[in-house]
Amino acid sequence: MAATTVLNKQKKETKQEKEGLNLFQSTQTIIKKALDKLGYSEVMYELLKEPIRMLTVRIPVQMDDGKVKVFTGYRSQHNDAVGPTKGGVRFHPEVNEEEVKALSMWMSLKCGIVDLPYGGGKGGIICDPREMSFNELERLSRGYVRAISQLVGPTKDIPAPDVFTNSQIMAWMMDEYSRIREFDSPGFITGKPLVLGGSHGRETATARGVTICIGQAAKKKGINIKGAKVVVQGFGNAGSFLAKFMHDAGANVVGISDAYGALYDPDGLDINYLLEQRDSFGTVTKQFAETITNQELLELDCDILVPAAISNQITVENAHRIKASIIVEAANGPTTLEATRILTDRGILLVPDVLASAGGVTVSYFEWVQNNQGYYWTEEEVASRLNTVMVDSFENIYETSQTREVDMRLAAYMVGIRKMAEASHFRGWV
Ligand SMILES: NC(=O)C1=CN([C@@H]2O[C@H](COP(=O)(O)OP(=O)(O)OC[C@H]3O[C@@H](n4cnc5c(N)ncnc54)[C@H](O)[C@@H]3O)[C@@H](O)[C@H]2O)C=CC1
Ligand SMILES: O=C(O)CCC(=O)C(=O)O
Repeated sequence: MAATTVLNKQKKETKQEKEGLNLFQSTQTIIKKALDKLGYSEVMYELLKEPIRMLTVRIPVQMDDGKVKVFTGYRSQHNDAVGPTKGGVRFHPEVNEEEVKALSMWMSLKCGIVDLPYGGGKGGIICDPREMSFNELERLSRGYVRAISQLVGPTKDIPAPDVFTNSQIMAWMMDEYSRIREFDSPGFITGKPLVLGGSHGRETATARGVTICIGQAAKKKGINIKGAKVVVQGFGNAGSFLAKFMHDAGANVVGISDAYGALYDPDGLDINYLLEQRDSFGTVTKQFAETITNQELLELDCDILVPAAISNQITVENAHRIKASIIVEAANGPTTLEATRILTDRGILLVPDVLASAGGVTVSYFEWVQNNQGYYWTEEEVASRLNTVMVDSFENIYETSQTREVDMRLAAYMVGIRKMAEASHFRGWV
């Protein structure tokens, strides 16, 4: 490598570290702060700063043209002191080991915040499902399960949907696992179709949880949801249902986006029409001539901003220009640490990802409980239980942030890490 290239790489890394763009390192930084605030020793941090297990797999898949393509996949298990690990599987071209590790650590925090009997796990495959056929996706999904089957299971590690994965992919994965084990195993995975043991309300759960957090945050800020201007980045599972719920609650959804651009109308977008137009990957803007960029979207004039797409979207570059009074993170890791500090100093109420997006895993837990007992709940039962969990979790973290005089993210990490640290201690690990 030429000397200038090395120098440029070093400069880039230094900037990344400074800005906290490296998700894994910035997660470690906050975990350390949270454990220090809670009075835990250095050795507890040594245990919790990395996943306990990280599996990398190579998955050969026969493509439709007859050629074999080999994909790389990961499954990370952060900590299983509380119970089996739990978390989604992401299919995305930018999946990488560090990101999957960070995502599994966030799952631990989410499970701690909403008090589930799980630790955190996460998986991912480097691929672009938008460019693959239905049959290729099925072979890839089944190949991934064969590759990780020794490490996962209903009482070990329970996968679920995440970016660019859905209930059909969960169904293939469940079927493959059941074939390997030679018995029906609905509790192996959540986010399944209803007929295969899925739960009412799982598809909309992440958006419902975010909506509940928006309601609580709006009360704290004295903002009326009716007529409030809302901007949502991402129009997939989390973003599209959220836009719909906000629209139905009387809010004015003025901006939405997908991976290809954003739509803006100061008078409010026709969300029901956009929902009909979006494809299964949450793409809708390609059909419109007049679009703005994702970066412009984030800086629009609004009361409530919801990043619901990918990580590192709000950084030092744009944090000063954000106009919203409330930011609720539906996506995992959309705001860097430095940007969190800027936004908090500016008096913006930021509801962190590990709290705001925990509705998804909460209803996944409900699904797993229903699979284990073989008795299924109504949509109303699921919604009511989710509401109680999310309201209590929000209030707990808000209260912690006020009494301990820390920002909402650090408060959420303190609440989220405590149970895992205690369980690790009682097991005699540290
Ligand atoms: N689905 C779930 O239950 C949960 C999802 N999340 C998080 O919410 C976020 C969105 O996930 P889903 O809605 O499930 O995914 P999805 O795959 O259904 O939708 C993703 C959306 O993000 C957009 N997108 C992709 N790349 C982008 C880019 N570079 N710039 C702007 N937009 C881009 C896509 O076009 C699509 O509209 C992710 O961060 C995910 O980890 C968090 C908790 C649970
Ligand atoms: O539903 C689940 O188990 C996990 C959802 C997930 O991956 C997430 O919250 O990031």
